[in-house]
Amino acid sequence: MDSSMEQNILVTGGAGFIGTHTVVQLLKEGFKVSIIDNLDNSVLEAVDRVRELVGPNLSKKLEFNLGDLRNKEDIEKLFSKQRFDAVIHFAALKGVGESVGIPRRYYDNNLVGTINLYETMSKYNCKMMVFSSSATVYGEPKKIPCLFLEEIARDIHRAEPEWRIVLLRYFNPVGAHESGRIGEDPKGIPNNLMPYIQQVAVGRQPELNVYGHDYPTKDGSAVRDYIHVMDLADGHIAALRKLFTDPKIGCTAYNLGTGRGTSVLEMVAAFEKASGKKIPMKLCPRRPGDSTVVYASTEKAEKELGWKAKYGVDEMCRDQWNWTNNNPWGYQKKL
Ligand SMILES: NC(=O)c1ccc[n+]([C@@H]2O[C@H](COP(=O)([O-])OP(=O)(O)OC[C@H]3O[C@@H](n4cnc5c(N)ncnc54)[C@H](O)[C@@H]3O)[C@@H](O)[C@H]2O)c1
Ligand SMILES: O=c1ccn([C@@H]2O[C@H](COP(=O)(O)OP(=O)(O)O[C@H]3O[C@H](CO)[C@H](O)[C@H](O)[C@H]3O)[C@@H](O)[C@H]2O)c(=O)[nH]1
Repeated sequence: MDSSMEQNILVTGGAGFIGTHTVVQLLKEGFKVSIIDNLDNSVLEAVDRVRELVGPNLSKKLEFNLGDLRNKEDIEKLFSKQRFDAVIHFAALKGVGESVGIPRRYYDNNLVGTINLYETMSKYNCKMMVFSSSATVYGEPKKIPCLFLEEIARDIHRAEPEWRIVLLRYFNPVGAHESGRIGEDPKGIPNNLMPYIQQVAVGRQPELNVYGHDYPTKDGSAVRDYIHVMDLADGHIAALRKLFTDPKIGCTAYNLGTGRGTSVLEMVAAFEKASGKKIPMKLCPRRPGDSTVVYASTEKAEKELGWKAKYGVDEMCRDQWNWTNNNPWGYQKKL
């Protein structure tokens, strides 16, 4: 397509939910991609489906490496055999609950893994990084770990100003690739709203617990900024292009959201419309630590990355349902 033809991107955590969707878009845009993933929260089948989606030719530009960022040698092995132009770093344990309940495991994985990655990148003079951050940086103090990782990125850039780092603060990623071949497949009982709704829709969970119906919002349920995972994937391409073209980018954060708020009850209604399924609900007390209303200010990403979300809640629910309907058990054949 253009100069991206030559560019080689390392995607950590590329077998995961956001990773697989981003890898599809990267390959379609002409990038070469290497994934490193320890399959802690994903399966190889997801990568096979990425290959199937992009076809045999583009698949030749995709390499999967089983490896763990906690083992520096696993990263070293990759960098010693090829040059990477940039890294997109998704590999992390993402459960907020886990970061509070089992902090040592969470820090070991996310902090040690990230530091190993920076060190190896530095050693091989690859100093461009797109980092997955979260809108939780705007939230509760107990969710601070990802803010900590943002601070590390800033410190690294301060110490070595030649680094170019884009911190992408995701709002609530949902939906799936329009093909219905890849999507979110959490292990165990889902914590997040949409994966939970999808499991209710196919009978894997009996009903949805709606956490909070007395918030000061129009229907009493909490409001979030849901963003289609394909829009999110395209946000990473925009961020990469920014890294490659703007020597003054430094270490900069952008919000990836739509700028629109949707309540839990509105989301359920949109999903019911898209799927034709009734989602039984139970109104429950608020979930500790949840904010009332969270939505993104999107101007900076629009202006500086030239990126704007294309999809609304209807498309998110359509694609979420298409994925679920075709894969009621996710990537598993049966349970
Ligand atoms: N999905 C969300 O709601 C959300 C919101 C904000 C931020 N994020 C961040 O975005 C990133 C990707 O999220 P996701 O939803 O795709 O999660 P995911 O769990 O589906 O993907 C993460 C991938 O990283 C891999 N991984 C974890 N630790 C690893 C390690 N030490 N070495 C190698 N691979 C490892 C997992 O096996 C998995 O495939 C994460 O950093 C997450 O914190 C996600
Ligand atoms: O079974 C459920 C699950 C969720 N909710 C509600 O649905 C809304 C969205 O909840 P999610 O768990 O899907 O998402 P959060 O907004 O809590 O958090 C998510 O988005 C954040 C960014 O805003 C972070 O990225 C975080 O990691 C990610 O889990 C909340 O009001 C929550 O109380 C329910 O009512 N029932």
